Amino acid sequence: MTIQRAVARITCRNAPGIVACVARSLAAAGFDIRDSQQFEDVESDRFFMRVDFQGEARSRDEIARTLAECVDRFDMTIDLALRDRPKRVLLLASRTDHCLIDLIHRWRDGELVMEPIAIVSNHPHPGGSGGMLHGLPFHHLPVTPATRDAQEEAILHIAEAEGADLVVLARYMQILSDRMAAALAGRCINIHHSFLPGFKGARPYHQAHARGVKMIGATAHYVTADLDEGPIIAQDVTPITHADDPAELIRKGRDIERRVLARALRLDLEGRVLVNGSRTVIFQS
Ligand SMILES: Nc1nc2c(c(=O)[nH]1)N[C@@H](CN(C=O)c1ccc(C(=O)N[C@@H](CCC(=O)O)C(=O)O)cc1)CN2
Repeated sequence: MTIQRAVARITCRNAPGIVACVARSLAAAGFDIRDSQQFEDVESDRFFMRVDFQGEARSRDEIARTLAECVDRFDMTIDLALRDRPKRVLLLASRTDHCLIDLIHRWRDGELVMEPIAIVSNHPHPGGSGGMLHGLPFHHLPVTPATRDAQEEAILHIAEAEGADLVVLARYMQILSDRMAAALAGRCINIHHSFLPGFKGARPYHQAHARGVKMIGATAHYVTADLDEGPIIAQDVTPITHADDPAELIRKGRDIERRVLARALRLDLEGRVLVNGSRTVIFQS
């Protein structure tokens, strides 16, 4: 008998009996709940739940039907992810590639369970000849203000053709149009090199240096049309001193960017992030 493992992310209006309904339905279908976490947001009267469960292999639709009664009763929104179907991820980067390379290393090491499908950059990358980079298909798509729409169309075409579940902006330094942000809504993660909401936009380390702050940080968030305003998934900081010039802040910042983006991506890939309006609910491991 083949065991299948799945994760259900559930959101609905808060009401008594939601957890009992889900647990009863899964148990009745012979599923074993490995982990379950839930949160009630009193402010929005919304309920959020992540259930990790396993049982005899069945089709995705069969598993979905198991929870149909709860879906109808509580008007749930459910996202069902099967463990043996990792997310297909499109990686975007610009000139600096420390975050890109870090994600690929963590994937090769098995830390990030995903299926990277291609790398896109608006800059040529050393080693990116012959259409491959780091062993993945590589697309060099330069862009100017005049060619942005066509370039974005090319990126969306790759995403759709390759069946991308997620797009990661691994220091991709182009502002996505409203149309592009809408097309990738809820499935595009960006790493911003500051502790948001401080120092939005370009050159945040220079902004931080000019302000004389004593901590710098990085923020991973889902991308929305509004620059650096999307729901935050992960953040981290590190202390700095008066002696750190912008170049030193850029150097110290790289490590934070790498670990924050990797953490945010792992949380998303494991179905541990639920969007709650302009915020997120994170069910940690
Ligand atoms: N619609 C959005 N697009 C992007 C977001 C976002 O939150 N919403 N995040 C950025 C990444 N980013 C900061 O994290 C960022 C990228 C680019 C710029 C910027 O000013 N770019 C200039 C061009 C710079 C260049 O060519 O090097 C521009 O686009 O005119 C600021 C912040 C990714 N996109």
